Amino acid sequence: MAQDQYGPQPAADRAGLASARRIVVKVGSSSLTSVTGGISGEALVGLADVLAERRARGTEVILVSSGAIAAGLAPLGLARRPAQLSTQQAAASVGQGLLMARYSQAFGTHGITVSQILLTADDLIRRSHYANAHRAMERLLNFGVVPIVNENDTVASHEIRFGDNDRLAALVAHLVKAEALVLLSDVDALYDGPPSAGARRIPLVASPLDLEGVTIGRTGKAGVGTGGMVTKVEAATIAASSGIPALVTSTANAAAALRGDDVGTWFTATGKRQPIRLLWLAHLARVVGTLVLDDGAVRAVGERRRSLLPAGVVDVSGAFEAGDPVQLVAGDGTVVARGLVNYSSSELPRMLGRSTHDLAEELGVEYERSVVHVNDLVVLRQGPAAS
Ligand SMILES: Nc1ncnc2c1ncn2[C@@H]1O[C@H](COP(=O)(O)OP(=O)(O)O)[C@@H](O)[C@H]1O
Ligand SMILES: N[C@@H](CCC(=O)OP(=O)(O)O)C(=O)O
Repeated sequence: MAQDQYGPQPAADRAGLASARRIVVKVGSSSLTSVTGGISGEALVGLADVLAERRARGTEVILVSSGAIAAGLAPLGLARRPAQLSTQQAAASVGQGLLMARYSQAFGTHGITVSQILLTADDLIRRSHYANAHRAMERLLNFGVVPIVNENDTVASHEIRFGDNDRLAALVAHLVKAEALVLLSDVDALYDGPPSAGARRIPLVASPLDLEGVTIGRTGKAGVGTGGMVTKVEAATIAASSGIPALVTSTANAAAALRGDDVGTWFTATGKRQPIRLLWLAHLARVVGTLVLDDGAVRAVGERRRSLLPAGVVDVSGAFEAGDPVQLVAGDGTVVARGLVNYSSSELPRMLGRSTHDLAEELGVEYERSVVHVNDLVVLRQGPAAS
């Protein structure tokens, strides 16, 4: 269904999920697979039935599905999820095909065609790749197809890997301007501590303050999941901070969730849409260097939202190239911002404390640019610097 002239509106609350016209649904390995049994046909068909029914009623559905690595273990004679990247890649390469075959069949019984989209972080962060992925996705949705997305595990190296599909799903929701993101797992909601007797469901997260005092753990069952609740909360927060509300619940609750019932944990949209590059920089990028700022530069960057100039930098550490993500810290070590740096770590030291005018005269006009341009900066809530 085409978006109307006003574009998609984020769902205001859970009930809005019932009428949302474009949603991204992410399902985790723990719901679909087990280490020993591979793909659970029952769980996969159950989910496909719910999503196909919704698609048939006109909602555009994009499914982000994990499970490739887990599905590939048994065929390769592996008894557990391997730690080695190349073995994970091999398992994903085998398992992804098996997973897609099952989805094709399950959606096919409802007359719905599915497609496979394998993405790396680069495909969503680089402008030209992003536009390309966006075009392909829109075309598929026009055709009434349910695109099924996974990380391209077979080619993703440690450096460019998301490693969890929760955060990938948040960026996909941004890519397609979804009205909501639904994260399905083996646990029915976020609890105020690792789920056990006595832990209480958190029905609503309206701001990051609602997460204070909540113990959020890694994966519960030894086995197939990767990020646990940590990456789900991160993903929901990334989506919400960019204007897309998110619901965290179990795969068993998928039908109830899409009806708008009071299940799971709802993350209210807290911010406005922003460039995906800045979302990545704020939440996902691994910083490879640190620039220490003097007090004037801290105020200019943190409060007055200016570009960072060489005159305000007092120290540099780390090894980086121009274009890499770095953190900007105050003299006391608190992180002020993250940004994409315009110079390499070999160029910067001789520029510190100098005016751009002097640098241009001495070294040439290419040295007149800022160290980090304001458009490549995200100011953060202050916290301790990453080591
Ligand atoms: N505060 C919490 N609330 C809910 N679940 C939690 C919490 N802390 C840790 N978990 C664990 O996170 C697990 C879900 O993560 P994971 O296994 O990675 O799922 P998936 O494979 O579906 O992505 C749950 O099984 C649960 O035990
Ligand atoms: N891309 C990997 C899944 C990684 C992942 O995020 O797993 P999960 O925590 O189960 O959602 C795979 O298909 O096996």
